[in-house]
Amino acid sequence: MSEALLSVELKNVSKHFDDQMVLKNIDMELEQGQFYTLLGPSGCGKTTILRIIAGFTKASEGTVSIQGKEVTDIPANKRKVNTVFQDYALFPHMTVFDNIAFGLSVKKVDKQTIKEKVLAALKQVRLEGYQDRNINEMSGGQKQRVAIARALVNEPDVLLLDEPLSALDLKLRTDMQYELRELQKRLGITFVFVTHDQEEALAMSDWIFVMDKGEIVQSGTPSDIYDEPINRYVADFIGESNIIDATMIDDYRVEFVGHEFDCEDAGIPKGEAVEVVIRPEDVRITAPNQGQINATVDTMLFRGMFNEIIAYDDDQNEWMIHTTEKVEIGQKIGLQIGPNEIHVMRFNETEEEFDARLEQYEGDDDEEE
Ligand SMILES: Nc1ncnc2c1ncn2[C@@H]1O[C@H](COP(=O)(O)OP(=O)(O)OP(=O)(O)O)[C@@H](O)[C@H]1O
Repeated sequence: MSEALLSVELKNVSKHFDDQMVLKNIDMELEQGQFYTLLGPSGCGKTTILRIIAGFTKASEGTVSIQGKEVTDIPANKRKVNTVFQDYALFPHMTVFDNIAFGLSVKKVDKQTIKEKVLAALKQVRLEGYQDRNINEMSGGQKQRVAIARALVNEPDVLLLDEPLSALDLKLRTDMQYELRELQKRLGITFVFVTHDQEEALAMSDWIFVMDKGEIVQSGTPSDIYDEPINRYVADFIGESNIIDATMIDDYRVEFVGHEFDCEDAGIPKGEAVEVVIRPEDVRITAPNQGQINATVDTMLFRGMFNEIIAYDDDQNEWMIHTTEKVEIGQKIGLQIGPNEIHVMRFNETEEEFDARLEQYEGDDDEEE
């Protein structure tokens, strides 16, 4: 594999505002042309990372490099990075053309070049012919695309997007998710996208950084993070899950709710208290006594694609199950969980320790670097 230049690299970046530490030792290596997402709850530091990459905020410690060149002390307007903001920050009294042309006009680019670049940017976001419209005449989704065109017209190496879909209604938001993903692949620009919506992150990203209180807790492909969350925080944040106290019996053997189960986790000391995460769609319903656990159906909600069932086992542990099967309230059922549906999480395992253990015991089935 060739050693490609990193698009963005943050080394040991920390940030404090007065005595409040908002980012702690952030290391990120972003490859060219990938779709990256910073995911985490409000206030965890996502926007601050974007602002540090863009050059609007200076890191208290650490370095930032873009396309292999350190830019820690280079001002924002000298970086080949553009940002699409949550509220788009468009000028409402100006036309679409003037909005997109604004940055180039300030840089005193000649009129003909501006025209060519603006029309090309409009084409990239599929808004050909809209240049003379007033911004006020554009729909939410169209404004969104104008904001993206305004960023693209500068031909950035990296596009930063700070919750760009949050102002849109659900249907439009889903459409724009497809559109943004397709645009990113077509242009081959590195995207760094910020959201607190885990479904959006899973659907759009090549790689996700899950953040909590100014730190990266876990990073990986959407399926890595969904299937193998490092801890309860990530498991809970990324989708619905059953999280249960358990004890490691041996390699590939774990005990919970009074039963022993085969699992795919190893390298954890025998007898260690752990937690297991089991996704609701991974619990199979059987006839009573045909599964590993017996339970009674408490509630059932129709969710369109599946039914969401809450059942209680004989020890009153709660189970969430997503299934296409229909059951009755009060019905006795069995629950069957396969070894590869059980994911063991240790308390206080660092991401390095976690990755090393997965590699050693489960084989690394990720794509080669
Ligand atoms: N200029 C500033 N001065 C002081 N504190 C700040 C400043 N900017 C951000 N913070 C604080 O830094 C922390 C991280 O903020 P940041 O905006 O990066 O979080 P976020 O994850 O993007 O949140 P949200 O999703 O709500 O935008 C917050 O506690 C915030 O109050």
